[in-house]
Amino acid sequence: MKICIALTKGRLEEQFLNYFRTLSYNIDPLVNKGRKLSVETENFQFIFAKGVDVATYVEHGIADIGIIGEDILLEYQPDVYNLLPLPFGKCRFSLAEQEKKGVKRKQKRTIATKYPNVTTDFFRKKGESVDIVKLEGSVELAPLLGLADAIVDIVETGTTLRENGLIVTEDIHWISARCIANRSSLKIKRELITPLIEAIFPKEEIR
Ligand SMILES: Nc1ncnc2c1ncn2[C@@H]1O[C@H](COP(=O)(O)OP(=O)(O)OP(=O)(O)O)[C@@H](O)[C@H]1O
Ligand SMILES: O=P(O)(O)OC[C@H]1O[C@H](OP(=O)(O)OP(=O)(O)O)[C@H](O)[C@@H]1O
Repeated sequence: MKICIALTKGRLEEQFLNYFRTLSYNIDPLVNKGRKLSVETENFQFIFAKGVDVATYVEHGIADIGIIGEDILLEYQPDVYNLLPLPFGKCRFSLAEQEKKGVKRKQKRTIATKYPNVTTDFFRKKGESVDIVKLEGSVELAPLLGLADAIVDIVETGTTLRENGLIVTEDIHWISARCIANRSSLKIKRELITPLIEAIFPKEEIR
């Protein structure tokens, strides 16, 4: 029996594999995997999917473990066991807009975002009523082209905001990559999963 680990394709996959390699796991079969979406190593089966689908595979028990951005957990709230934060994928959810000094704010603003649930929750807590426009990417374009008054998006270095004339007006939530686990796998495959989790998270950090 192997543990199935679902990795978020792209940034997090690369960062996780670099981290995993430092834990002395052999990941050679993954190095030249080409377009394969499922690859087996000596101890694990790795599958590669988009973040929200990683959550779905773990929730349904197809994958035992998932590596996913906390942004996806906050937005979709999947029914999974949320383990500790990982030391990569660090960024934040921020509210950003064009710097317009002296311009009176509209009574009801339109906010563009990939994360409508996080955005709704944020503005509800602030007591501000807004309209939300859902986009799938390049969210920073929306204020420039007049689709929205502001955006809620991920900010890491701030380069994308800066190069598109936007500034952060409020930070909403700090984010890092997270390791998630299927609730039943943690019980059924405990003997296999425990050493993996102990390797990923230094012992003193396990709660
Ligand atoms: N600029 C960033 N810096 C650090 N982490 C980021 C950044 N953008 C996204 N992330 C984190 O990495 C995860 C994966 O992001 P990535 O852009 O690789 O995939 P995605 O958001 O699904 O985009 P795409 O639709 O292009 O595949 C996100 O869920 C988030 O946690
Ligand atoms: O602060 P920075 O370091 O510039 O990073 C932030 C950017 O990175 C992410 O976009 P991504 O590259 O995933 O592209 P996307 O807009 O298509 O989601 C995010 O949505 C921001 O646009």
